[in-house]
Order: sequence, then structure tokens, then C-alpha cells
Amino acid sequence: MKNVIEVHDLTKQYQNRIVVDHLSFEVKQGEVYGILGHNGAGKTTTIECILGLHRPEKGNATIFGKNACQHRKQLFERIGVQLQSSSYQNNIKVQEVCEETAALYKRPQDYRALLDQFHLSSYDNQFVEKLSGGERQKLSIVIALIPDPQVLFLDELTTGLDVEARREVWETLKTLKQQGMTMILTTHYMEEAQYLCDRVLLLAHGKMVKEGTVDTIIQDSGKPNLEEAYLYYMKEESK
Ligand SMILES: Nc1ncnc2c1ncn2[C@@H]1O[C@H](COP(=O)(O)OP(=O)(O)OP(=O)(O)O)[C@@H](O)[C@H]1O
Repeated sequence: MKNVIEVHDLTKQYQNRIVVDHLSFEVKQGEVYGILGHNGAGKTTTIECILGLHRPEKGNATIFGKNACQHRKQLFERIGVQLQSSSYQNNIKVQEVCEETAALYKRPQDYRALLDQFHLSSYDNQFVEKLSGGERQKLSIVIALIPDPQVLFLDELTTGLDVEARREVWETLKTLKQQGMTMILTTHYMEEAQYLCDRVLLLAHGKMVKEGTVDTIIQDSGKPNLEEAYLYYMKEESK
């Protein structure tokens, strides 16, 4: 399988503090790749460097072989992004934000069908700021899918969702995965990583602690599940 994302020796610092530390990994076509790590581990910064939103001090990252800082326009149409920092303009309605997003792309998907799929159709006339946290998260997936992307970047997508909404999102992502969508996601929910990810990267203080399939990581740790394995590797790292 071809690599969709390649990260090589990526190093990013803020005010002389290294937050992503010589990180290298690849995400293959059709793969769901999870980045797991403590608060402040550098997950969002890694994703934002791949997307070309920050310039790394060292190393590089490419999507479809292209650096996002240099080829923003070409990559724009092929990428769906949901970031923690996503924000919406004031007094905008669901339908308006979808229309505005669709207008940015040459071949957008039908946003109405997407709203329907995420049970948001009845909210199309509602102000985005009046949506519940979970509804807003679901809207952010709709927006990420509008470009009909080949790769999805999802940063803590299900944080704040209730159990049912989270399951609903998982099912949708599973369907997208079955359709061949490449995804890179961050999450604090080990159950989510276990359910969705083909491979995961455990990150601590910007450094790779462990990478592999969920099964390998569990087996190598000698623990019964991913959560226990994660805690084991994080503890080992801090020794
Ligand atoms: N613009 C910035 N300026 C200075 N420091 C920053 C900036 N952005 C992030 N950091 C710092 O970099 C570190 C990594 O942040 P990052 O958001 O990548 O972590 P994370 O793993 O996504 O955390 P979380 O799980 O809490 O979202 C943190 O210590 C954070 O305070």
C-alpha cells in the first residue's frame, strides 16, 4: 500500500521547548492511524505540522508526497480536517456554514445528505452556537467530509460526546474506513482507538514511545487491553 502521509524526523519547538521530538511515521492508504498520548504530548502540534499550519524546526511531513506548506492549493481539495481549534463565525446557521464550506471546493459532496446521515437535518436553520457540544462535533465531521476527501484528519473528534453519539460517530468512521478512507486521528479514548485504528502511535513529551497494531502493542506489553498497555508504556517512559 502507498503511503498517504510521511513524517520524517519532525521536530517542533515553542519558545525553546521541544514539543515534537524527532518524530517519524507513515500512514498508508486506507489505514486508520491513531496518535495517543497525555495532555500536552504533542498530538495536535504533530497534526498541525503535517497540515502545514506550523513550520517545523527540523524534519518534514508530506501528504500524497507533497509538503502542505508549499502545495496548499493542490492538497486542499483532497483533505478533510476537523481540528480542536475549529471555530465558527458568530450568528451563522448550520445550513450557511455548510454552504460556505461547499463553495470553497470544486466538487463538494451534497451537504444535505451528510446532515441527514448525521441526524442533523432538522438543525439546518439553527445557529451553530446554539448546538450542543455533541451536535457541533457531528457538524464538524460533516464539514470535514464536504470536500469528499481522500484523507481525514480528526483531532479528538469524540471528546464531549455522550455514549450514544460517540458510538454513532464510530459507526460512521468505520463505514468510511470500509470505503477505503485514510484517517489520522487523536483520541484519549483507548476503546475508540481499539475499535477504529489499524495502528497506533504512543506519544510522550513529543517522542514516539511505541508504534504498532493494537494487537501487537497489547501483546508486547503483556497487558489485557490497550488502556492497560498504554499506562504501562507511559509509566516505563517516565522512569
Ligand atoms: N502556539 C503555542 N505556543 C506555545 N506553546 C504551545 C503552542 N501550541 C502548543 N503549545 C504547547 O505544546 C505542547 C503540545 O501541545 P499539543 O496541543 O500538541 O498537545 P496535545 O497532545 O494535543 O494535548 P491535548 O491532549 O491536551 O490536546 C503543550 O505543552 C502546549 O502547551
